[in-house]
Amino acid sequence: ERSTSSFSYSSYHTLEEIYSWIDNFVTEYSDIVSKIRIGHSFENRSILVLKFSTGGSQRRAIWIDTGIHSREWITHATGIWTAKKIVSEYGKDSTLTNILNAMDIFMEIVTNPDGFAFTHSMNRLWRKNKSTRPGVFCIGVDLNRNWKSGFGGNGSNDNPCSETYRGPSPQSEPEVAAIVDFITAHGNIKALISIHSYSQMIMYPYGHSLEPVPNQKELYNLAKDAVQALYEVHGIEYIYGSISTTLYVASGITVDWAYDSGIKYSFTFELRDTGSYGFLLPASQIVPTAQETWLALRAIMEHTLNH
Ligand SMILES: CS(=N)(=N)C[C@@H](Cc1ccccc1)C(=O)O
Ligand SMILES: [Zn+2]
Repeated sequence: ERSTSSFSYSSYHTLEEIYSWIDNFVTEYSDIVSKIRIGHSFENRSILVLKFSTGGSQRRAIWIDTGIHSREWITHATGIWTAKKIVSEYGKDSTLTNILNAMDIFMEIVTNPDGFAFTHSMNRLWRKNKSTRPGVFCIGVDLNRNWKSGFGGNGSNDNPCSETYRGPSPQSEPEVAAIVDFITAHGNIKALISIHSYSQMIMYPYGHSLEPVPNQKELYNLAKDAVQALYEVHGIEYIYGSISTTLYVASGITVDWAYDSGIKYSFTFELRDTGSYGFLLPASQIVPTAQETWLALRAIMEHTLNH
């Protein structure tokens, strides 16, 4: 199917279906979207990023990733819907149009392709990547514990059989190294949003420490505005605050690395729900979840544009 019009945005999809959708999507919207291969996974799958751009070069940009934990299927589905929303709203929604006339958006939908394939083939609740090492019996590193900032601290585990196994060293995992290399080389990323599920939270650094970040008040107020914008769509209530004070201490996480790399607007989302279905959120909630999440994303992107 050449066009994306036959693709169901209200269903969950396999890795192959998503990669095929990406190809159709960038073909259909080639004036505004392109596909970048930033690296490959442990099992040699391509790591793909969508670039939304209306021109310029090295513009300030926003990074969004979904699916770093493979079982969090609502996040990939939300990413896909959001990609379509961006191209649909450009030229219509004045806020989004202003954002894209000044900034680029990078979106990595399948941040953990090996783990995602495994959730379809063998284990729906797989979280980590699929890396293996000689003499190590258990498989996989928690990609949200493998980042340099705070690496090895509390809220990560050095046991390879743990679900929060940090890996042997920072950025040891190709899926993390690819993002670090891309964002570092780009050098003009101003906001990063790393999307997880579930718990219904919008949080900001730090995870590895209880210390507030320098612009904590600004992030608190922006998170508050984003949560309110989200609530107004379907009445879903999120909580917000810094990761370590709102959820728990976690070390080696994406947003702490981003923040310490100079990305002062770094956020992590935990999408629906609060545990009724958890990771097994029904497909009927994909579109409602994506619709409300869009308002929160747009609020953060608009703030980044204006500051
Ligand atoms: C249920 S879960 N695995 N998405 C919870 C997720 C919380 C978190 C997100 C971002 C940064 C730090 C911590 C994690 O432990 O990685
Ligand atoms: Zn997660």
